[in-house]
Amino acid sequence: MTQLSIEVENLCKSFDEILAVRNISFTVAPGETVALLGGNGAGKTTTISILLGVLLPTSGTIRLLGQDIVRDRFPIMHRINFSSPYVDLPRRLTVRQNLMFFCKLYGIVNARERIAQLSDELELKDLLKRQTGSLSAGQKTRVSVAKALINEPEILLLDEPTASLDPDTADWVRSYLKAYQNRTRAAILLASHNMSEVERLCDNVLMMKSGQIVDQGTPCELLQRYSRTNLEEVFLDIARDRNRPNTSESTEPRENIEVGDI
Ligand SMILES: Nc1ncnc2c1ncn2[C@@H]1O[C@H](COP(=O)(O)OP(=O)(O)OP(=O)(O)O)[C@@H](O)[C@H]1O
Repeated sequence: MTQLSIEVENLCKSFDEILAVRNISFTVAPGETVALLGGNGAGKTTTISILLGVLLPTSGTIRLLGQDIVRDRFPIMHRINFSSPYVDLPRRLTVRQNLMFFCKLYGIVNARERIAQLSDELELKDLLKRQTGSLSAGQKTRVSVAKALINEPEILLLDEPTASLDPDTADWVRSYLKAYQNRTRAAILLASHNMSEVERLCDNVLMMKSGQIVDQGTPCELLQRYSRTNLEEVFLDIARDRNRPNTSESTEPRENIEVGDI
C-alpha cells in the first residue's frame, strides 16, 4: 500500500481556554491536493502551523511521510515546505539573498542553478536584486512560492497561496503549482478563501468550523450534497448553519445568497 503523505489523527490544540482545533482527523495521499476551508478563526492556520512544527499539538498524532512529527521532526523537515502571506521573508535581504539562504538551509547542492530555474519559471529575474521588503504584495507572494518550492518538497503546505495576486497571475501560479504536483506527486494541503481556486485545484475539501471538520468530500460530492452549483454557496450554507437540501427538513425554498458576504 502507498505510504500516506499526511496523517492527522484526533488533533486538538488549545490556547488557554480557546479550543482552536477540536479533534480533527484527515489524510492526504501523494499527488493529492486537500483544501482546508472555513471562516475566520475556524482553525486552518493553527492546523497548518502544527503540521509545520511551529506549534505543538495539545493532543493527537501527526505523521508526515510516515514519521511522527513530534518525535522525528528533523529528518522530515527538509522534505516539506510552505508558503504563507503572513510570514514575511527578511525585508532587508534581496530576493536572491533570501532564496540563497533557504537553499543553504535545505542543503541544496546546485543553489545557483536552482534559483535561476525558479526565477525563470516564476518570472522573478527582474526582482532578484531588489530588497524583499520593497516588493509589492503580489511580487512577495511569487517569491514566497519560489521559496516554498526551493527544495522540491514532497509535502507542500499553502496558506492562501494566491493572496494579493491579480486574477491573471493567480491563474498562472495555480497552473504552475498543478504542473509541479503532476511532475513530483507532491501532497498539497491548502488553506484558502478562494472557492474557485479550491474547485480547480483540490481533490478533497475539509470544511472547518469552530475548530472542527463539519463536512468533507470532493468538490463534486459537496455540490451534490448541498444541491449547489459552486463551493461558495456550500461554504455559506455551512457558515450559516443552513439545512442540507438532501435531508428531510430542507425541502423549503432556499433564501437568496449574497456571495460577496462571506
Ligand atoms: N497564538 C494564539 N493565541 C491565542 N489564540 C490563538 C492563537 N492563534 C490562534 N488563536 C485562536 O485560535 C482560533 C483559530 O485561529 P486560526 O488562525 O487557526 O484560524 P483561521 O481558520 O486560520 O482563520 P483566518 O481565516 O482568519 O486566517 C481563533 O479563535 C484564534 O483567535
